[in-house]
Amino acid sequence: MHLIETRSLCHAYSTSTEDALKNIHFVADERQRIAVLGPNGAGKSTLFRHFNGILMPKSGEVLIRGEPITKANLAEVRRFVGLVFQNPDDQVFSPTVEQDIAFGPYNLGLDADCVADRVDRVCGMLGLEDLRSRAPHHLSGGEKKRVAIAGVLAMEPQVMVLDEPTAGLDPQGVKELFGFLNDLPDSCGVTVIYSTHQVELVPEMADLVYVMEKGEITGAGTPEEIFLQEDLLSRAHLELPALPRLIKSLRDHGVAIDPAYTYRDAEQSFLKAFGKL
Ligand SMILES: Nc1ncnc2c1ncn2[C@@H]1O[C@H](COP(=O)(O)OP(=O)(O)OP(=O)(O)O)[C@@H](O)[C@H]1O
Repeated sequence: MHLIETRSLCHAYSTSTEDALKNIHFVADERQRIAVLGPNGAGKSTLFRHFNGILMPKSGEVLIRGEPITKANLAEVRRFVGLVFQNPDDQVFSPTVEQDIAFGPYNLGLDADCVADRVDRVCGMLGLEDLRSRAPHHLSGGEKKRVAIAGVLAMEPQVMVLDEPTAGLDPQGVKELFGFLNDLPDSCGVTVIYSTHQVELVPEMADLVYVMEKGEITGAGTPEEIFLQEDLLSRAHLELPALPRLIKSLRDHGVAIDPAYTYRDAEQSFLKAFGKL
């Protein structure tokens, strides 16, 4: 049984004649890191909003642990699948950071000690200790984003879905956030699904990649499988990340160097090509 599975999922917004999602088959399993790539308007956010019942299908099915989403299990589904919106202003609204993070756990009916424990823990995990008593609407965009993520994480979902989590973050913020998300499957047993326009991060931080275009899934596979498909990438306005692009160019010029996608593998390939291994 999959944690999340969509079968022939179609979505139509009432204001549009064209379906925003067309026949989507998507699967997420335990402890996976899944990247969803695609140009603006491809349908990534629309798909994510089906994972916890914010949107309902025009046709097809969304199964959470094998069960369709119904009114009766909606609260349970939202506890299981936590969604971090693209814009933290849609998510962060309490007078203080601490209260904002506590809001979700309180709504789950947890007692005050348990809520306080969870708030302490996620503040530590996301480096928010110094911001705990601040008003969220006075924080920077990147700080607000961390608060939004902390609020969802404090509900201890099994699946974290993040819509462009690095948008608006500085390079250090991107590095820290992706380091944190990368660890979640091992440290907390959580499955992480995210959309991003930063392909450079994908080989380091995805087991599985879905490519979307005009409401359809046009590719699915490991980063290596996806980045080998030049047509798929160019149709979805995606570039090959810099390291594999450089290695491909060297190979096209006849240099004997092994293909590589991650920094570590590329380092090994270069050392080997230069006879240093
Ligand atoms: N509330 C809405 N009402 C009508 N159409 C919508 C609504 N939200 C999104 N759409 C349309 O649905 C399509 C998919 O949009 P969606 O936001 O899911 O794309 P996306 O891949 O997340 O894009 P981006 O990378 O820009 O965030 C687009 O054509 C968009 O204009």
